[in-house]
Order: sequence, then C-alpha cells, then structure tokens
Amino acid sequence: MTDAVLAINAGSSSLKFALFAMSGADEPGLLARGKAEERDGARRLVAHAPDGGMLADRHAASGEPDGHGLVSDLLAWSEEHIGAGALAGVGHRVVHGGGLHVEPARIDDALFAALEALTPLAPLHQPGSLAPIRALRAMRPQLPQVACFDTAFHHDLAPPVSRLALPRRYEVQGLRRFGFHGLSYEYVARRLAGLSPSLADRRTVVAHLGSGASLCAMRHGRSADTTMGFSALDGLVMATRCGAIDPGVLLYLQQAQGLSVAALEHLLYKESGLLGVSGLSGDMQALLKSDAPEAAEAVDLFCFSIARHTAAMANTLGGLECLVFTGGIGEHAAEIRARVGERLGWLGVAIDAAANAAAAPDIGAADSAVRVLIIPTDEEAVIAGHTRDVLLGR
Ligand SMILES: Nc1ncnc2c1ncn2[C@@H]1O[C@H](COP(=O)(O)OP(=O)(O)O)[C@@H](O)[C@H]1O
Ligand SMILES: CC(=O)OP(=O)(O)O
Ligand SMILES: [Mg+2]
Repeated sequence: MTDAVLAINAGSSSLKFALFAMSGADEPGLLARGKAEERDGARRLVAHAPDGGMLADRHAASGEPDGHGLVSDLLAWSEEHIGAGALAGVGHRVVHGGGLHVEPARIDDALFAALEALTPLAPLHQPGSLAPIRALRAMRPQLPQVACFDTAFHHDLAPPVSRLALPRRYEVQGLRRFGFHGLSYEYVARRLAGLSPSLADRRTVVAHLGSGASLCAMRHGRSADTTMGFSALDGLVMATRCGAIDPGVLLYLQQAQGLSVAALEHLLYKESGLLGVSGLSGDMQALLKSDAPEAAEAVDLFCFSIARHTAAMANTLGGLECLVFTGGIGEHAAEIRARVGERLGWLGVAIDAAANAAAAPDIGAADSAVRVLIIPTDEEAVIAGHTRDVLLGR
C-alpha cells in the first residue's frame, strides 16, 4: 500500500474521516471514508470503501479516561487498513484560524497553543477540532499533523464586508467578521471552475446547509461575503444555533432575566435554531417527517432565513447568476431547495421540480435566469490535498 493521509473533520459529537492515497495527482485518491462517534456510553466506528461497500462497523464501550477513545479506534483501524507505517500524516479541519492563520500548516507546540487561545471565538467547535490533535500528539508524537482552517477561504474579506460597526479600538484588537465553512466553499469553488471557467465567473451564492449553515457570495473562486461573522453563530438559522439576532435580546436576557454568560452561550449555540423553534429536534430529516405545526414553523423560518440572506449576498455581488446547494440538507432535502427557490423567484431563480426531486446536478428550470446546482461537498478531500502538499513541502 502506498503512503496515505488521514483527513479528520471533527464535530462536537462525531468525527468524520477519510483516508486518501498520497498520489502526486491533483486530487488525492480516496481509499475509505467513515464516521466515529460516541453516544450513550458506547463508541462506534463505521468505514466505507469508495464504492460504498462496508469496510468496518466496530463497537466499543466508552470509558477511556483521557477521552482519546475515538481517535485511538480510528488510528488502529486506519493502520490495519493501509498497513502499519503507511500513514504519512493526519490533516484536520480547524474551525477557527483567527486573523493570523491562513495557509494550512504543520502543527507544532506553538501553533497548537495559538489555536487553543482562539477557543473563546468558537466555543462550540474549537475544542472539538483540537481534541483529536491533542490525542494524536500524545499517542504518536512523531506523526506529522496539519491544520486546515475553515476561516481561510474568507481571509481577504475587507471592509465594509468584514467590518463590525463597533468603536475602532475593537477592530484594532482584531474583532472582525471572519466567516467559516471555508473548506467546503474551497471544494465547491474548485468544482465550479472544473465544470467551466465561465461558471466560476458568475455571481454565485453557495448555500452550505448542514448542522451549521452559512452562505458564501462567491465569484472568480473567491469569497466576496459570507453570512457567518466573528463567530459561527451569525447568519442563517441552524440546527441548534440562532443565527443573526438582535443584540438587544442578549442584553435583555442578561439584564432582565439574569441569564449568566455560560447560560447565554448554551442557549445561543445549543438550544436555539431548528431545535429551539420546533421544540422537537435540530435534525432536518426528523422535522420534515413530523406532523407537528412547530416543526413546520421551524422549517419555514429556516427557508425564510436562507432566502433573506441570499438577497443580502446578491446585494454584495451586485446580482445573482448561480445558486449552489451543498451540505447534508442542501444535497438531500429537495423540499428545502424547492421552498428556497420559490422565495427567490423575484431574483430570477426557478427550480425544475423533477430535476430537484431526482437531486440532479443541475436543477434550474429551462427558463431560470439563475443557474441552480447541487454540488456535494467534500471537506475531507480538501483537507487531504492540503495535508499532502504541506508534507511534500509544496
Ligand atoms: N435525506 C435527507 N433529507 C433531509 N435532510 C437530510 C437528509 N439527509 C441529511 N439531512 C440533514 O442534513 C443535516 C446534516 O448535514 P451535514 O452536512 O451532514 O451536517 P454536519 O454539519 O454535522 O456535517 C441534518 O439536519 C440532516 O437531517
Ligand atoms: C463552522 C460550522 O458551523 O461548522 P459545522 O457546520 O460543522 O457546525
Ligand atoms: Mg459540517
């Protein structure tokens, strides 16, 4: 087996991963893809071959005192699969790179400490990004690890897009809008360019709709604007996050209702969004199946929020010529795509019902002024490509 890289995309409760061959080609070759998660006192690792065939479905009882269980399961399985000694390095999605970390970089003590210091900026994500890095540093100090930043794709956003309307002294301290989901947007930008250069030059809004959700106003393969800002709370309504909210609400909850900072953080990141409005679930599939009126209202607010912010992104671009859906909801929820498309009819969006139901790559109606595409994202492929390049020194 040739040398391989392991790409880790860690979330708050699960860890998506993929193994890629370290070929010299532009796109590293996929060897396996899977998920490791820990819930209800048990760990589970599932891996699939590129053709979808099952490679592993392993279960273990929780109880690693150092919390390294998922990572040691993953390392053990990876090395069994590709052969001992064949793992050249591990790449990670690191949600926050702050203003300083843009290029993918080999992780040393100094970089790890710098990324830990950014935790308050992404309290839901940064600990999840750093936990597998910490575990692997302890288990395999010699194994090269590379950080790839979700903020990087948006790093050259400039005022007014990047600016918060706060006193200047805060901007001097580094408070600005950063933007996230950059590895996904980088993948989509590459795919658009691969489809045709003229497509990449269109004024495009990419809707990354997963548990976290954001939009990117994109043109010529670059970010022109995005709905997430200083933190991953801003913009769209999400699974458990509120999205854009009147800051006066936060003052009211603290002043009039006595909510602590910790309680407020929990409310905004974990109890709001689709979960908060439905009172049932933050999972779109569950909400679409539910008969409860609150579930329908949560879905309606989600679609409204996407359309409202798409209009704002179109404003930044000076028009809308292409709309791309990606992420778990964007790729799989035809009803959400249809409802967003209906709301955006005034901007020239028209979705073909049959193409949409079939999740075709191109779902725009024949008379749509806007191209409408579904592009399944692959953050792990982007991580693997960057990791290989860093390891090869290019
Ligand atoms: N067939 C489907 N229909 C509707 N929603 C779906 C479908 N498949 C996945 N989803 C939704 O996609 C979301 C997860 O998206 P994903 O991009 O995997 O999330 P994450 O941010 O955790 O990576 C969930 O809300 C899930 O219900
Ligand atoms: C940045 C972010 O929101 O990530 P996720 O979608 O994985 O929650
Ligand atoms: Mg995601």
